[in-house]
Amino acid sequence: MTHIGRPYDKKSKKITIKKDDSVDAVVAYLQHKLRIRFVVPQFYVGNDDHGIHDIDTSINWLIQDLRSRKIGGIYLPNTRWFAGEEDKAENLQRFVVQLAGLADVYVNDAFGSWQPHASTYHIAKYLPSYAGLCLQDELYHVKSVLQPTRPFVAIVAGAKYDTKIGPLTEIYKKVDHLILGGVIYNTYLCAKYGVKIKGVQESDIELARGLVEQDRTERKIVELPFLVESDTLEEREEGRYRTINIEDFAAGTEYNYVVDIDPLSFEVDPCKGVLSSAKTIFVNAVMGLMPLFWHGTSKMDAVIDQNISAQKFLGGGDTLQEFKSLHPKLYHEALHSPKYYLFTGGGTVLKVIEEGDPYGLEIVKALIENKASSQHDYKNHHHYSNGHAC
Ligand SMILES: Nc1ncnc2c1ncn2[C@@H]1O[C@H](COP(=O)(O)OP(=O)(O)O)[C@@H](O)[C@H]1O
Ligand SMILES: O=C(OP(=O)(O)O)[C@H](O)COP(=O)(O)O
Repeated sequence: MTHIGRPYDKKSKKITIKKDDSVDAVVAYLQHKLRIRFVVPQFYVGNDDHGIHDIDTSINWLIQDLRSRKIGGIYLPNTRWFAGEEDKAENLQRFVVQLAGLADVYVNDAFGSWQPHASTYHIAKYLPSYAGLCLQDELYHVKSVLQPTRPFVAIVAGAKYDTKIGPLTEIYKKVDHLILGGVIYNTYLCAKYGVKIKGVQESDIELARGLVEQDRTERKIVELPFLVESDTLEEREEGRYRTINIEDFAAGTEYNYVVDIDPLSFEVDPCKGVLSSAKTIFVNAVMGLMPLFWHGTSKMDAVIDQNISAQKFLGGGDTLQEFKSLHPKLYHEALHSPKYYLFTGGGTVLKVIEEGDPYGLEIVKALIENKASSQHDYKNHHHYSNGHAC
């Protein structure tokens, strides 16, 4: 099982089920790699915007097929399509007990999924629980980000503003320089310069004000001066996008969508100097709206790579995906280079830097705590189990 995207809207509390967020691509990849057949069960979806309410007993037929080796595995639909995944009350308990009933053992190998939800956290109370090999490796390497050789530069960009802005105030204290991009930078610029950028919400700007205040004296935020403004998010059409300079910002000025950092920003000081003299660089950053506005991200990756002495840590689902697409050769070199480490989760690394301890992540604490009592729990909960292994 896994989650894909963010189909649950925290503000409206609605779940949107769409094909783009299905596990189909993951299942196709696993089938290809493992040469076994997975089946994704179909469950009833109510028309109340609360997604799938229950794992119903139809799954027992599939479990029979698994036991008799007719199929190689069962892959659940996107866990965020279930009403209980991000619930806090009854739906959560219901879903966790149903999940626990499917397996004998729980292995969490999703470093990127740091938020404590039913399938990442609560499940560990019901089954003997373990950290997977990938999770163990990432927890080991994240310690290096906590003890960086200085100067230490963090670059944070992308779209998951709500979960990344919080950790930034703590991260700010730990880095020598912070570079922002994407939606986070747009929001920061609105808060600092009083400009209006299309798509940036007033409530989000409020959250960024703390960071602006924090930076007034220490000046650790390295501002990227040249941005790409576009009239539309739908296409990259000549004449409908342009470069703007933050030096021209005046309070009250309204801009269209800011969709990328102009690559020139990485070729001039202060950014160029900061990146070339850094000894540790952490990157959770897609600088522009993909797939149209990739130029800023591509330039950033290239400039970082030129610093051959720095220890480079890249993390994030989209950050790695774009790194691989934009620089396939470099990506494969980085996988084996002692100068690079690639984390599957970027928000998780930010959370660890904020907490100061990889074992302080709730999903990890759940594994550690429940491992101690797992034998006991296992016996107590074995009657739920009608399945095989996870
Ligand atoms: N200025 C921008 N406006 C809108 N979306 C952006 C902007 N910059 C980056 N993005 C989007 O951010 C997404 C990546 O953000 P996020 O999921 O937070 O990164 P990661 O998965 O690497 O942690 C990309 O899909 C990209 O299209
Ligand atoms: O892609 C992910 O994290 P990332 O954006 O930090 O890389 C994970 O799916 C975590 O996403 P979540 O914060 O919606 O749980």
